Amino acid sequence: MAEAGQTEKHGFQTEVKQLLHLMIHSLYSNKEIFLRELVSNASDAADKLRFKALSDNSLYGDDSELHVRISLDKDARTITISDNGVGMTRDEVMNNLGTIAKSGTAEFFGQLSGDQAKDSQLIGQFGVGFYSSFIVADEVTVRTRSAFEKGSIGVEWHSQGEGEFELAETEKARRGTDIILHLKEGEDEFLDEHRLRGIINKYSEHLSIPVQMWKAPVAEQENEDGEKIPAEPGQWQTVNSGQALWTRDKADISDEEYKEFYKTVAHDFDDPLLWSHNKVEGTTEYTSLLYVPKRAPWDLWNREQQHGVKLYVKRVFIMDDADQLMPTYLRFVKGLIDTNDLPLNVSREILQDNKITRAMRNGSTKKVLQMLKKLAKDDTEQYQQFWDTFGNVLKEGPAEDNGNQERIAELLRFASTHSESAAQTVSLDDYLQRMKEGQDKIYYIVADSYEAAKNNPALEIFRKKGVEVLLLSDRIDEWLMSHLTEFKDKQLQSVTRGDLDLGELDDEQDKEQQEQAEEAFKEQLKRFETALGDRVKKVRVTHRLTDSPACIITDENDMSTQMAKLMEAAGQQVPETKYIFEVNPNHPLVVKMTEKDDTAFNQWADVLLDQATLAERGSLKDPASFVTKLNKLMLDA
Ligand SMILES: Nc1ncnc2c1ncn2[C@@H]1O[C@H](COP(=O)(O)OP(=O)(O)OP(=O)(O)O)[C@@H](O)[C@H]1O
Repeated sequence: MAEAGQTEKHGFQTEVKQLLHLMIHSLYSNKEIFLRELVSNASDAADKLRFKALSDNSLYGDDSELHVRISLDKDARTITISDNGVGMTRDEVMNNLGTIAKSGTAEFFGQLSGDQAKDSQLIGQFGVGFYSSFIVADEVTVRTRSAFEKGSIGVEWHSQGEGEFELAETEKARRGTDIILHLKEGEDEFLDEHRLRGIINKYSEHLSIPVQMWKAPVAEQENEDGEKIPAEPGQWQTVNSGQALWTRDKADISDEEYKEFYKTVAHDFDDPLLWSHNKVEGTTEYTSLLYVPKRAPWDLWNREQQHGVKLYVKRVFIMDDADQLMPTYLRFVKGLIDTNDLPLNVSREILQDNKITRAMRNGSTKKVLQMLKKLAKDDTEQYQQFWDTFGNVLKEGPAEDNGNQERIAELLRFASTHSESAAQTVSLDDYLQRMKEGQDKIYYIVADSYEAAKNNPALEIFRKKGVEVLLLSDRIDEWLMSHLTEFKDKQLQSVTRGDLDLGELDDEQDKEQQEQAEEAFKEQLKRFETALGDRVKKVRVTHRLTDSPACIITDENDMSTQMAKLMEAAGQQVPETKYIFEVNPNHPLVVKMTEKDDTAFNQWADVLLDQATLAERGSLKDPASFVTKLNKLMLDA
């Protein structure tokens, strides 16, 4: 522990060094954002204090007017951003300003390519926060004093952004934080009061806290006519209106204002893709301002990732990351919900299982789904961009949110045999519109890859009859389809599962032919049963194959291949599934093998089963034996 006056040196965590280096180089063209980051940190600190003071008013001391103040010293070339918010203890300074505590940081740095344009995008998604000071400053001093630590006098943190920082105890008269930036050579534009005011106004207009700039005193002057203009004392002038954006009337807010506000709440560099601002009246009254970002945050796949919706009660910030307010499958949504109906001292525990929270969550979820539906209708291209970015998260929806299943399903996009492209552009409504006469099911296949799905032999009959099949190959798809069993009264049916019942797609003649084929092949089926024994659940004549000799199918109630693979990958014990083996009696290979003696027939049957397994599962338990058997057959041929 440092004693007063004593300075300790500490090294930055490696990731901080990397971040600093990258940021300074790749964010330079966007350098004024450091002001947005620091002002929004200061405003957050004030919000946190206001919240804590709800239960302990003494925290304000004699200083209850919360504010952010910015001042300039042209001679010293410094900008100071001060707040009288929560401040930080020594440990908090060590953690917050010396390390990056976000989980998955190492993975994030692993993604960086060294290409500045790409990396600056990624860094934007990561969030640079306080460290962005070093884009314009060659020296940063932070003086802070915690509102909560009795008897503390304050901590001073100082760094030149080059690998280490210094820490010392310091006498700071009041709680809160001062950030003093010493500007680099060439950054004089920020010393221009007028310019600085313009930027700060832009970033703070919609914050509910007053943001003030110091106006230097003006001495008494004389004008040209010899009249005296009285001296003006130095004073703090409020730069923003201090009215929270979301409390204003929708009609009076410009798109620009919505976009700027988004950047501050979401800490994003980019404009949002779309937003929805609603004042809800009725049993539960609240205002929501919800945004869908353009780009995915770097940790989108982490389901524990912080949610982006903040909770306010009576315009007082209560908490970030209020995960009760938005379902997990909409975790990419940013913004806030403000209500008068919850008590100011609401805790996470109270939020859980609370009628008001539930009403706000349901309402906001519907709003988000509605705005996405509208986008899909109005702007296919932008919707596609949304889908390509967040589609896989939305696919978690049908499992998580049964009540909105149909609304979510309308938003899903798939690859399909109709487009013959891996791009996921086909909606279930598109599919319904193209259904053949007599078709009463939506057919799909789930496989490891788009190619494996597209080339699976089980699609042959569908191709022949011109029936569209959705081609699914994302990891989440099996999970999705196990929960999404119906859409607008049409059942969703996997083409590699259960009995193939094409309903009225098969005409009388088809059915008759099938029955005849089955009857004629009865004896041969028995030979297959003997040859394959308990390696298969059942052997039967196929209706789905036209060009392949055989395939394997999962029985209706067994676990599908993809689900079994997912569970295996997650380290779970999966019971071994036996497949139904389907043979195509018309295929030349099958015709030929029926003429063989039992020994040869058995060998052929073995190889056919392995082949079919390979086409469905993508791998074999014992590939070496398969190769041996195949080589033997080739030699015999
Ligand atoms: N003015 C301040 N007063 C009190 N604490 C602060 C202040 N500025 C920063 N902090 C603390 O330091 C932490 C790190 O700040 P930083 O700006 O680097 O990241 P962040 O704001 O948490 O996230 P983001 O990357 O989204 O900006 C904050 O979470 C906060 O706890």
